[in-house]
Amino acid sequence: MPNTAIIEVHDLRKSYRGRAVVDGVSFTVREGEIFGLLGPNGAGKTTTVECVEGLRRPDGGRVRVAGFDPHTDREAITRLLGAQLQESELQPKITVREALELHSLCHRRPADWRTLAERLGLDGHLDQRFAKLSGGQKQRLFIALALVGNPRVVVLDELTTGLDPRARQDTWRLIEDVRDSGVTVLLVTHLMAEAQRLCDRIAVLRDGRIAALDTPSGLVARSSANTEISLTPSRPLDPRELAALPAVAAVRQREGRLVINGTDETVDALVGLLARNGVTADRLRVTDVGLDDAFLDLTGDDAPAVPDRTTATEA
Ligand SMILES: Nc1ncnc2c1ncn2[C@@H]1O[C@H](COP(=O)(O)OP(=O)(O)OP(=O)(O)O)[C@@H](O)[C@H]1O
Repeated sequence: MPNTAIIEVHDLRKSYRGRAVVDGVSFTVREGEIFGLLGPNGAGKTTTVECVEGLRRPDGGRVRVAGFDPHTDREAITRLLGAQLQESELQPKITVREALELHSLCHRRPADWRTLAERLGLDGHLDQRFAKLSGGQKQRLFIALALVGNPRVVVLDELTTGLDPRARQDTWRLIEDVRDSGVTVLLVTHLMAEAQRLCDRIAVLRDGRIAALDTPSGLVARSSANTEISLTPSRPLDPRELAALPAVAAVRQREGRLVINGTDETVDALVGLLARNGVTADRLRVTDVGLDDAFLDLTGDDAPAVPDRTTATEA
């Protein structure tokens, strides 16, 4: 993957009625990657991408897309950047063909919309009206419309919300194809599985700030409890001794089953504790937690703000 920055966001700030909803956000998206913005409702994800798209004027900070200011260099941004907006709608009676034709007329060097329709599996639906399309077909159309201007960057906001698992999987494959064709993807998502599957790197937003920026596996690894140990001990263990294990984050006991969240260090110490007490462990399982747990850990009330570990150039 080339290491060239295509989107640069530095100290971005935006307030609504005196309330800071984006509060000093900085990140860089490299050309050719899928970069995710992940965060709870109201964290400032959409506001951030709208500033990148030039749809909102930042109160402070600097945003550049391939060196252009999205707010002032409108012509360049229209050429460079395609966007699928959250909760997009089209005229109910417009057909797929009409929508693609119309949007391609808005661009100076459009992609061949017929090829695009074929690539996105819409060629069998060209005469279908927008209102009659399924959720998955609508999303494919929005992706096609975002790509019809031959952009170098595409912004996808809550792309698969409301889709069934099958349509979601299909859409994910499409996004990977888009990335493989050389287009950089900035993806806003709530879905951990989506972020984990698609994103090369993820910025976790919380209260308008970046709580963490890393690869999906890096986020999981930096979570304070990235390992879950579950077992049925041959006899109960002292809860105080369990709570005192190194790097332990949580201990739960239910119906004789013990579940401990911690790290590899916790596993080693637990093995020692069992041996010292002459306790055997039935059905012992040690599993890596996923991004879900890491996300909760990073966006929870006690979560510290952590700088980006994937590049030394970002603030
Ligand atoms: N035009 C606006 N006027 C006033 N407040 C706004 C406006 N747009 C967004 N907000 C507020 O700014 C905050 C951040 O909103 P934003 O849509 O950026 O968050 P988000 O992370 O994308 O949330 P969601 O996941 O729910 O879409 C929210 O509290 C929202 O209510």
